[in-house]
Amino acid sequence: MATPSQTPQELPAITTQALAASLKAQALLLQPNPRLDAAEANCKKHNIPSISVSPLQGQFLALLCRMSNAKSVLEIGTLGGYSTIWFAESVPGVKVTSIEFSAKHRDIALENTKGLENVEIRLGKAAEVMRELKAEGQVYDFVFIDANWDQQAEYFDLAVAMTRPGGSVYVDNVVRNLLDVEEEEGDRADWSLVDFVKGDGRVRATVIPTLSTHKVRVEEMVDGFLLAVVR
Ligand SMILES: C[S@@+](CC[C@H](N)C(=O)[O-])C[C@H]1O[C@@H](n2cnc3c(N)ncnc32)[C@H](O)[C@@H]1O
Repeated sequence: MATPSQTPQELPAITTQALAASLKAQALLLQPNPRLDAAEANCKKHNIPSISVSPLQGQFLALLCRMSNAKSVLEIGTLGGYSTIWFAESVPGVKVTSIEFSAKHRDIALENTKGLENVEIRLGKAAEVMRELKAEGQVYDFVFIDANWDQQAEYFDLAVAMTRPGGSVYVDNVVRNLLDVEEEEGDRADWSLVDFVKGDGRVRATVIPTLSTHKVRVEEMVDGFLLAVVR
């Protein structure tokens, strides 16, 4: 997660104003959280990439879990455990399972979530671990997909199969993925997730565009997530 002081230059005025207002609102709305601050500092110390959710997004995810009284959360992509902490502290009694394939990231996440008895981090490739969890009969109230854009549709398919009726699947960076087209001739936007969800009668879904307060590059600030509720 980049710090707000790194706000990009050369933004349209309305965007700069929106960011300033959002950062002010963030300072007013978010409570201090020493564990999150320590996790962020530890990630920085160990050169973990600044690609975690922003504080306001973490709060939003936690509120979604609170609104749905989620007791079981599955996260795809742990990194240093920043979003994992938001989930772990979202609802009394919630249990969080997070999947990460980098041993280094997993180790830092274990440090950052130490003492949180409701967090389990599984090391491995997301699709393989998801199949293991499915075979174990695990069922989730909320699934957060935040890794490996190339397999968003596959993760979504598995996630829906493991989510209870009325539960939700949240896929991050969906709009960024749609915009991530190289200049090369023939390169096309990857609509595979949206195409898959369009034909998936198990869910009702929406895509919400977002403007991140915590990205350094202008093109990374404009993003959006997909939220699906299982019928
Ligand atoms: C965007 S980061 C996750 C950020 C984290 N959710 C947060 O907000 O704090 C994506 C993470 O997914 C991991 N990852 C990427 N591909 C993966 C895969 N196929 N299986 C499991 N983890 C993967 C990366 O190593 C990285 O740590």
